Amino acid sequence: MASLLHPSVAPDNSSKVVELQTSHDFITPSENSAIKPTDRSKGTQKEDDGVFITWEDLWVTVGSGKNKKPLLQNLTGYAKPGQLLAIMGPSGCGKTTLLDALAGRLGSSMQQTGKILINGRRQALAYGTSAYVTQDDAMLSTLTAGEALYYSCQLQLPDSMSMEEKKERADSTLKEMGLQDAINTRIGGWTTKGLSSGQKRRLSICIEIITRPKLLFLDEPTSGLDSAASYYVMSRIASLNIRDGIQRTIVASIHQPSSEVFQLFHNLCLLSSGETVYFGPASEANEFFATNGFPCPSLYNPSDHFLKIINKDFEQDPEEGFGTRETTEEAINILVESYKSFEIGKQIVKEVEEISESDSDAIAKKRINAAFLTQCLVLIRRSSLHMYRDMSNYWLRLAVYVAIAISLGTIFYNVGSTIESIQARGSLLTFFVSVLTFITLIGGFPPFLDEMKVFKRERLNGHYGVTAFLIGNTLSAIPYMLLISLIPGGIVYCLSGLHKGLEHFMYLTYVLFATVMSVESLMMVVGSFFPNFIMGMIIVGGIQGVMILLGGFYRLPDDLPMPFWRYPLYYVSFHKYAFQGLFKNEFEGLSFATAHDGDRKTTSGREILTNTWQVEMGYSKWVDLAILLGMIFLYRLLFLAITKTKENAKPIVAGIGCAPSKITMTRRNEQN
Ligand SMILES: Nc1ncnc2c1ncn2[C@@H]1O[C@H](COP(=O)(O)OP(=O)(O)OP(=O)(O)O)[C@@H](O)[C@H]1O
Repeated sequence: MASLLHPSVAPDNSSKVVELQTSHDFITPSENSAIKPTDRSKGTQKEDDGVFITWEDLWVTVGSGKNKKPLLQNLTGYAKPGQLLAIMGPSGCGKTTLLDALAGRLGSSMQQTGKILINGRRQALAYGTSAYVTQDDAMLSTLTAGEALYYSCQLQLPDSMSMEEKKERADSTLKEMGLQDAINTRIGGWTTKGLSSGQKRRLSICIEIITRPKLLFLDEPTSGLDSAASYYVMSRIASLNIRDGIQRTIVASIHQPSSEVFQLFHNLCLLSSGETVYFGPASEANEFFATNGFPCPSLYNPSDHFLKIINKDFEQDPEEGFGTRETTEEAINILVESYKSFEIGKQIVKEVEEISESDSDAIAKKRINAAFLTQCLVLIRRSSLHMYRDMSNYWLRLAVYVAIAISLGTIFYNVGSTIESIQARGSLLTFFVSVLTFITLIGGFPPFLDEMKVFKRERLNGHYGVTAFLIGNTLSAIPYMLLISLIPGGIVYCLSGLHKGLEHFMYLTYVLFATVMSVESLMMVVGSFFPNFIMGMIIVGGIQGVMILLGGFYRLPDDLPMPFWRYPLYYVSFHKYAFQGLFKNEFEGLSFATAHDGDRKTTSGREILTNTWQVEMGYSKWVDLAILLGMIFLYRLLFLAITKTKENAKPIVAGIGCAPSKITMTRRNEQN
């Protein structure tokens, strides 16, 4: 087959483009296409060959019954080491869906059938076997570009590499992506402006290519970039293909490549409404369109031409048209049908079958990251720095807590030890705890969700484990939690004249600390199910409201209706232990002046605890505190278990979904 390249896309090495003779001869325009399919005869594939990924009869659908909608239809293709596969098509055609399916990251609302094989085997990708630069650049907004990449290097690169080597790798990668001038610029977020969207995009790419992954997916790596920057970014990505003598497999979706960028692609997958319009060597696409009656006008960017022909969201202007008779719909049908019967289409199927049938033992291995302890330490440092710089999290909360503490301290100023002070002390303590827990939710949930987005991205790309994240998050938060408990606690304690003594003050601080920490831990559990701001707030807010109600102050324990509210919910509420611990801390050891039949007499704090507040006196206040701390531990353990279970269940569910589609099975039966 002759190579009919448009002059504007003819690569410098176009003379190397030879005729396509066998199923193995998919020639690429770049020197990077060092891999020869003939090297890969059946069963001889070695680990060093890199990662071959094939997909066959791939369908992705959403909905069910009458509302079932196909997003990808009967796709077949492959990506090979040493090659860059570009996925192109109009907006909404299914590029991200295809990347997600290949990377094993389809959402739970989508059903997938067909066969996706890694080196000829079914294998769950994710968590370090591949890297994926997604469209959303979730990063910690307070870090600078340099810090984000240095921390990422320390997390992802093995301990055997020295710090100098890691820094060198980070600096050179930043330079490659043209970010050397932005090294000290903060990433920025919704509160502060920082890197531009194009710079964020490039930083995301840096973070994923820093480990030189063998399989790299990129979803629109050039969005937000000007044409020159797009070219440089794509050429650096393409150059990864065979850097350091290792062949890498790169799959990228891209919207509008310039002619220069287009030349970098070895293979092209052109989609329209989830169907393959063309899959094959990028250099042959022009000929395919021309053969079917859609030649690219001279001096026209071929990728623009392809997209214009297959975009059916906007009807063609009649006078522009294709110069012929077809509507866009008809044009797509012609191309889709022609592709299936075209020689390239058949050869792709053959090629895929050959790769799939190889009985290789080479699985895509997880890369070696930094050791667990290093990861924990790096995450603690990174998270502490982020919390220190993020005004909207602990500092804003501290300011609000102080304002509330001053209000409470002045309203309950010097409560004294009369009979009235019994109610006043109870109200003061329970209100203080309740309001702190609610502000922790309102102030802490949005920053927590931002951190979860970063965690999710980094976790899926295998930067570190869930346990390391949990340890990093917990230990870095403790000093801030202590601070926001100590200062407001001190203000209330001094102004209101609560039970005197260092032990009593410290106990108040510990309980405040344990309560806000419990709320944060509860947020983690709920956030792992509902990573959505509104839903998470409503659910955690609702749970807290019920817990406060069951705490034993607004309704005394003996008055709680049996059995549901009293057992088990009363014992599940962490406010119960906070209220009871604080009451014991406050009333035990004090006595209050009460009047009885005109006589002045005193009532001991212990009597008040038993008779007025119905506190369980069988154990000390330290047990209440220990139960609160245990609850924090339990919630965090629950977060760990949920996240790990979800991670382990996903490949199993995907594996069930990935059963050969009916179409495949029918075809196989026919062949048999
Ligand atoms: N959960 C869903 N329910 C229904 N339709 C969906 C769902 N998710 C995606 N889609 C549809 O699937 C199609 C493919 O979406 P996808 O994000 O893969 O497109 P894309 O080619 O990457 O688009 P873009 O270039 O604009 O990013 C779109 O038409 C989209 O509306």
